Amino acid sequence: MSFTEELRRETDHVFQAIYEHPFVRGIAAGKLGGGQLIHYVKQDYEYLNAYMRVYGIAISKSARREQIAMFQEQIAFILHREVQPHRCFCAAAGVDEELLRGHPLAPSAHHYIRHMLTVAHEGTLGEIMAALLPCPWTYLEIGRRLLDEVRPDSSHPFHEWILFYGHEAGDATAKFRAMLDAWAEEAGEAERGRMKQHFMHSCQLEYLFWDMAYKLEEWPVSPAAAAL
Ligand SMILES: Cc1ncc(C[n+]2csc(CCO)c2C)c(N)n1
Repeated sequence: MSFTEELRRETDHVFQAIYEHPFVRGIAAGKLGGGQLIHYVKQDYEYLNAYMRVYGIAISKSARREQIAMFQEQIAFILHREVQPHRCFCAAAGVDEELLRGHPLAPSAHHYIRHMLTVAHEGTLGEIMAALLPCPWTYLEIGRRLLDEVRPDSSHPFHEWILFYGHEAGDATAKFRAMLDAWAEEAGEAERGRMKQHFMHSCQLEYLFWDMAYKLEEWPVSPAAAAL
């Protein structure tokens, strides 16, 4: 079994819980509140900015051109292609996507972003890839399973979103997995253990991100300054 097959097997229950999460069920049914979609897009816009910064740190730790090329391609993908699923959610919610930029992070988005940035600063390139991989991999599985379960046509409000991730997250997942498997062959036991931990942590945080959007999660006490 390859290293990433092992990672996938050990997190199968988390992948399953994500697929069963009420937000993902809402995508399947075409039924989500406008507030939930807006909260997701606001938080995901900031998440994707952080994700690109992590790629930047990964580039600074890359020894080979193929690695640099792969990270650079992924930055371009996020900048130019991943606006499409956000537009799909915004259209369903009836809001202009430009209004959803620059919002403060909710607790779970904050947690996920800090996790990725900590691994990026402190870890090896293999550890960074392990922390990043659940992002395309969980979305690829959601997209593929929804394509199969829902068989959405253009009348489904999230038709474009499902098609996008069912097809477009495959490339990043396959490239990441190949690089991570090659890295794991050379890594020692201790580093492989850290890679597993980061992968599991990111899978759990993917679940929490959906939960945050579904429950409109905010800080328990408003961070706004007290009235003077
Ligand atoms: C919380 C969250 N997790 C995953 C994705 C999906 N995603 C983000 S970047 C990327 C491509 C990887 O280079 C993919 C598939 C998302 N949008 N938001």
